[in-house]
Amino acid sequence: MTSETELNRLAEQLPAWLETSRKESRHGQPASYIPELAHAPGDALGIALLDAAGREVTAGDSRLSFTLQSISKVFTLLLALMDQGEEGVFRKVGMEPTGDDFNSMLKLELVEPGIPFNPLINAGAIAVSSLIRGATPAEKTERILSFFREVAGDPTLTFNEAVYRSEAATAHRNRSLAYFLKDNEVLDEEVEPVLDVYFKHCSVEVTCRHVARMALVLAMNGTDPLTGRELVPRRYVQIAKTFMVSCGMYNASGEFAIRVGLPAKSGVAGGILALVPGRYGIGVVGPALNEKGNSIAGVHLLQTMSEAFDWSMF
Ligand SMILES: NC(=O)CC[C@H](N)C(=O)O
Repeated sequence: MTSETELNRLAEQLPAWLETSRKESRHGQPASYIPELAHAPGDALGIALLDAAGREVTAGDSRLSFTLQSISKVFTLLLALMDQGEEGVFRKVGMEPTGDDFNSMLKLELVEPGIPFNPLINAGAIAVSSLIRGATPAEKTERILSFFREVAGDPTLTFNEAVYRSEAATAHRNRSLAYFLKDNEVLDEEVEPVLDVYFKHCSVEVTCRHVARMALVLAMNGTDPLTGRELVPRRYVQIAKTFMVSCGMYNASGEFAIRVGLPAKSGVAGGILALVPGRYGIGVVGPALNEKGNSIAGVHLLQTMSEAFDWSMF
């Protein structure tokens, strides 16, 4: 099936599929450990899908704003790889899934050396934030923002001040993780400035149309097909996509690989970035989360689409 035929079918079916998936929202709820996230509409569900020719299909609450949260970790990883190379990054974070919650500190003490298992759990992403080049935290944040803007194709992208403040004021667990990392000599810099960079990139505000564009760049191995510019070397995108398959949906990544079979990354604001390699970038938002911290309706919708069009990579 050509992309055009597939997209036409998708545009026809998506509204009905989305309404069926939306019903799943009642079995979950928005995250509340970052107080500002609890205000999100629990029954919202939106999706945008973009192909390499710039054709877009959207449905549901595709204009709802939300913060990237953990989705941002994929892009800070890419920037850190571009800044430090593979060796520089993998001195500070590992390559393996944990099987624990995304904010767990269990393995940091249990396993030697005490580096985070991978860059997509909180401890790993905090370590990655410290690897971004920049003389000051403000400079690091500015470089991250300009990279995100480039990949999302929107020079106005910025962070949501209220969500940033809310997380910064309540991030006791992330603070403990970061101090642990400092003690393990994973962080060379002071803890609070590194955390500030981390909270800010988690708070970047988007819609699922931005996320679809960011995903499309990954689907096309680092080149933005809409501008023809190579934004990230192919090798680094390969690394990021591999982490998305093994760790992108936290400790539900195995189940997601079986049920959906696409590289994806979720965030606690209810976003999911997913991609069909070589073909589509997809952004989904559904703030009600399941017990693993993934959008409950968003996962349901991606599964419906992947089954209908046989998208699984495996
Ligand atoms: N899973 C997530 O999206 C976590 C990101 C969030 N900013 C946190 O550190 O808790």
